[in-house]
Amino acid sequence: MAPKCSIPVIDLQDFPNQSSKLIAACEEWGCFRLLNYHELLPATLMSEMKVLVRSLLDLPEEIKRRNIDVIAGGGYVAPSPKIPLYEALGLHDMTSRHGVDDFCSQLNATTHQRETIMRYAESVHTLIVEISKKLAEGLGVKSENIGFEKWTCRARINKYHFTPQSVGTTGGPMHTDSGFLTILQDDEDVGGLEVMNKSGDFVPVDPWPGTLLVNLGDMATVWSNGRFCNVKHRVQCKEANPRVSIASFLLGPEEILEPLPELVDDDHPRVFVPTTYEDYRKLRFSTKLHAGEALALLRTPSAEK
Ligand SMILES: O=C(O)CCC(=O)C(=O)O
Ligand SMILES: [Fe+2]
Repeated sequence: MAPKCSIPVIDLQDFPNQSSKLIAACEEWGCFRLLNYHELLPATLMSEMKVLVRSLLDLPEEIKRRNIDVIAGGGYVAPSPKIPLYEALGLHDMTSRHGVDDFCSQLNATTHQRETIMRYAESVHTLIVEISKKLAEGLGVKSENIGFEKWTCRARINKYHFTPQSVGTTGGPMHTDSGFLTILQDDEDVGGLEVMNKSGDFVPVDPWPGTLLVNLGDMATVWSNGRFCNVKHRVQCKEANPRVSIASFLLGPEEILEPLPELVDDDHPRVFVPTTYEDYRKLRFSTKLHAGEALALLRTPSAEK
């Protein structure tokens, strides 16, 4: 039976019926639970990948440290005094053979593991592009001209080392995702993820096996000319069991991203200046503004009035 779910739920097999519900979810919440996507990302592949990433996280630390940053903060993150429960591995450019090969060589992955990662990356990419097209269509924009297929995609494997002593503390600090869209394969059993609603309250996103969480990031707010919400979220320790999640990010185009011209008119002036994902990411890192506040620095002078 489906658990109680406070955030919107979208059925991928029920389009175009769900189109207005999808747009409302993006405007009100900036996230939703996705159902019925298994044609594109089979449940068996998801569980195979989960087993695989758990084994990668169990590797000795000196091997995990070989997973170096390609972009700032993009590689292995060891537990630190500031974020002691959190550990992560990063797969930069998951849709290129080269990206997957580098990641696998760093971590001594077997041929079978490499093939599983490739299949997972391809399937998640197809799915994330499909959802992005539904967003464009929901806004009345022709999705073929956007070229989502070519946008950069990366993945992060997250582990939260929850213990009896850590219950009640924060495992992953509040942030927004910097990119366009995130597909999160969360832990099947261990909860703790919370998203912020429009009133500023955190709402738990409890595990719901067989579904995915989709989050909108800062680039989606720029692209939609401020219509879509970049959801703030965090991970709290609620129980003394380790939690593992896989986040796949569609970041944005390599070139400039700007508000969709179709959403800009006299009544809706352009809210953000054009940017590239790379430049925006650098801005977030240099200002240490990780919860969407850096978007204020991209606002056009007319939007300030
Ligand atoms: O582990 C989770 O549930 C959330 C992970 C997350 O927010 C991220 O990787 O950006
Ligand atoms: Fe996130």
